[in-house]
Amino acid sequence: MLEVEGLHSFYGEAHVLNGVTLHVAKGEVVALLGRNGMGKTTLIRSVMGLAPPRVREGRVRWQGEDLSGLAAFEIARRGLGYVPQGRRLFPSLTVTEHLTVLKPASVSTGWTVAKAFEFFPRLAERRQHRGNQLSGGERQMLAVARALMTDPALVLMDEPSEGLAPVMVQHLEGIIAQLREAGLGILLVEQNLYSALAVADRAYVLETGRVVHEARAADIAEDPATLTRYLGVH
Ligand SMILES: Nc1ncnc2c1ncn2[C@@H]1O[C@H](COP(=O)(O)OP(=O)(O)OP(=O)(O)O)[C@@H](O)[C@H]1O
Repeated sequence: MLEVEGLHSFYGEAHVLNGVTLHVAKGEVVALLGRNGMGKTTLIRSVMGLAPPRVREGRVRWQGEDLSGLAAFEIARRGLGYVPQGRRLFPSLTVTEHLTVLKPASVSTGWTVAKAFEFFPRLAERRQHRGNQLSGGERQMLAVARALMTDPALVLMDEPSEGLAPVMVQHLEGIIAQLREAGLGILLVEQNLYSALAVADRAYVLETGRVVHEARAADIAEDPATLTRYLGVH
């Protein structure tokens, strides 16, 4: 469904992605692992058509179509959702407003506000609260709910568990599992290795802008040598 082929991305002259090739199949949860600064966020932004960085070589194909040169909103319209690192919510908008900005309440197909509230009951309780009145976990749920409002077939999530209490991380894992059951594909960037491996089908390890390892998530979890070598986990 998503195919990234030999992608090279730059910030100015800094060559950050060095020919990344990976794919995500329909309905698959794929984790993108790697230490700080290895290029995970850069890859997600490159796929979503967000600048910076600048893609100078390689291709992103989505459902057979080459996305090169498309603006971010055109890419989003084709069914790619994005949960940015740090949530990026509007402090003064309410929960409901965050959702209706992307899809008017009158639309009754796909992910509606009502369906989002059914899926995230906590957000329903907080519907009139503003972005700056929500807890970290509620903010993350809202960032995920907002990404769903465009009815994506694949959601790219950049470190969704960052800054969350362990109980919220578990809750998030449950949400990802439910989305997968609903048929959504997910490309998940995670610092929280064990959380990523708990929900992913497959994982790639990125090191200095290159994929250096690919495996089924279950195999990586039982492969301490790889964890130590690439991820600095003991
Ligand atoms: N806007 C930018 N301008 C210049 N260099 C950048 C910019 N954003 C990231 N970089 C550099 O690109 C490299 C890859 O960063 P990136 O954020 O993609 O890594 P990451 O694997 O997502 O790490 P992290 O977990 O810290 O976000 C790093 O060396 C970083 O300093």
